[in-house]
Amino acid sequence: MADGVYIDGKWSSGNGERFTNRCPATGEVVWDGQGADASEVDAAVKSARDAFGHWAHLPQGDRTAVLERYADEVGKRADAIATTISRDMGKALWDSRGEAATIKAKVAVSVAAQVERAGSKYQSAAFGSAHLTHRPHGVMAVFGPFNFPGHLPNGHIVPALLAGNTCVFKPSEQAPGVAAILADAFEAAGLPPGCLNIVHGGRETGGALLNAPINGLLFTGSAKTGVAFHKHFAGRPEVMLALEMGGNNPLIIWDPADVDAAADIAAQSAFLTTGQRCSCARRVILPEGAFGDAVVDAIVARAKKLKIGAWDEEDIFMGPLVSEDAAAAATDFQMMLSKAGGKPLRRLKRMDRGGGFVTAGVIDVTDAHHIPDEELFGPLMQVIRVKSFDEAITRANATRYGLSGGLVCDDDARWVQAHQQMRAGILNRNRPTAGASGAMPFGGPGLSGNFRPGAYYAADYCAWPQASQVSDTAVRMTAQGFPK
Ligand SMILES: NC(=O)c1ccc[n+]([C@@H]2O[C@H](COP(=O)([O-])OP(=O)(O)OC[C@H]3O[C@@H](n4cnc5c(N)ncnc54)[C@H](O)[C@@H]3O)[C@@H](O)[C@H]2O)c1
Ligand SMILES: O=CCC[C@H](NC(=O)CCC(=O)O)C(=O)O
Repeated sequence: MADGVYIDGKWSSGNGERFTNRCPATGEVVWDGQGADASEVDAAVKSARDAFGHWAHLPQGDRTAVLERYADEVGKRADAIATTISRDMGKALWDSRGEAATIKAKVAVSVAAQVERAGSKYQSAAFGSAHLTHRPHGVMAVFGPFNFPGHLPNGHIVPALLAGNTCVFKPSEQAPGVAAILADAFEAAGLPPGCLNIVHGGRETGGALLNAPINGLLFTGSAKTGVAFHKHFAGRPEVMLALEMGGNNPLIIWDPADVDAAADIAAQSAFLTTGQRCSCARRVILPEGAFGDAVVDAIVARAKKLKIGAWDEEDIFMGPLVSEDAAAAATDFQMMLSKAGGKPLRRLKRMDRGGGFVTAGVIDVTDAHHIPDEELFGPLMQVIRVKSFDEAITRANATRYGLSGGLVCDDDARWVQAHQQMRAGILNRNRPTAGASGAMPFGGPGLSGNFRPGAYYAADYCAWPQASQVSDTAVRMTAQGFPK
């Protein structure tokens, strides 16, 4: 049985609900334990509160040194991190290795961001000086998604700790394993006990954490959950909410010279990590006519040839979806699109090896009606054919989300137009929609978040600014009409 609760630097079995996680490729039980109940969640928050006073008041250099040692410790554990993530949620080992490398790299990026965006400034003034500094919020609850169960919570935890906050982390119940390795790396780096606490569990544990006395909620997950959390904290502006949510991301392909390059970019955008990246392209928009036909054919050819297998199989591009339920949801979504008038060009199918295995699908929804503006978190690309570039942009923007988007096109003028008019926080040209840089902000308008982008801008939501005018002695004030 795995331990479900990490408080004050000590692991214990929780008293909450028991849950099990199975490898979506093999069905093997990879995590089995009891999560945290409400009283354990409260104890975790209290531990973080007690640790806050000391941690927040350390000199910045001391906190940075701990985080830099953490980067080294994470590097030493990269293989274990990658293997654990792949077994937990199924992605290919090369993909999880990339995630492990990103967890380590997050520290240097966050240190730079902290200095640039949340550092201190001093200016002399006639009365003395003006100072700008930043203060941590306090105890931050961190909720992680299953698709990047290490990298994305780490992308909240590292900048939060750097800024002087302490954290209570609730990992995804669909990929819980990596949390213990991160905790071990933090311990080895010398993070004081209580600065990071972990409460495993599902909805009940998460609900208890929302109801605990926290100062901030740093959430990455679906829009459905994020919106519910936003409502939960309505009327409480004193709680920092950073919500990183999903997308219904468009990719426009407009007459580039290289059809194969366009198809590569589209297939990678839609099928990377089995379509389980928030930045994956869900809708690919192309012109009517022979050029568009050629690109669609080339995309379908790639979808047929993608190598799919278990995370440790040689040379695979994608693993299974995270669960059998996710695979069923993907086929249901495809069926709904077909009923609405979509024409499957290559069906997303459950594979006969069971688990979460599905093939990559492509469906033309140009003539379909009432297609919901929803994110299907899986390898299903919707193709939309249009008459003009203006129509392509209109269709691209026909979503309540705004996370990522792209244009594949050699024409500079079209890029200028798309860059001005497409509403997406991550907007690329001739590059996949997924695979964003941590050295840039990550987030977008609409249902994709609450305008608190993460990655390089995470420093902004981890601290509040304090501006001071300072005069060393009290001097008499003068003003017109003011008594002398
Ligand atoms: N914008 C981003 O940076 C980003 C990055 C990765 C994933 N995502 C999005 O995350 C989603 C996939 O992740 P997921 O399926 O794990 O998301 P999810 O919303 O189902 O779960 C996220 C976390 O919230 C918890 N949770 C969910 N419902 C809850 C409830 N009612 N009460 C308390 N806790 C609850 C889960 O246990 C998990 O820890 C996709 O929509 C994807 O687009 C966004
Ligand atoms: O699934 C969603 C995240 C996908 C990933 N984005 C990032 O890693 C953002 C950068 C960061 O947080 O450091 C991607 O775009 O593939």
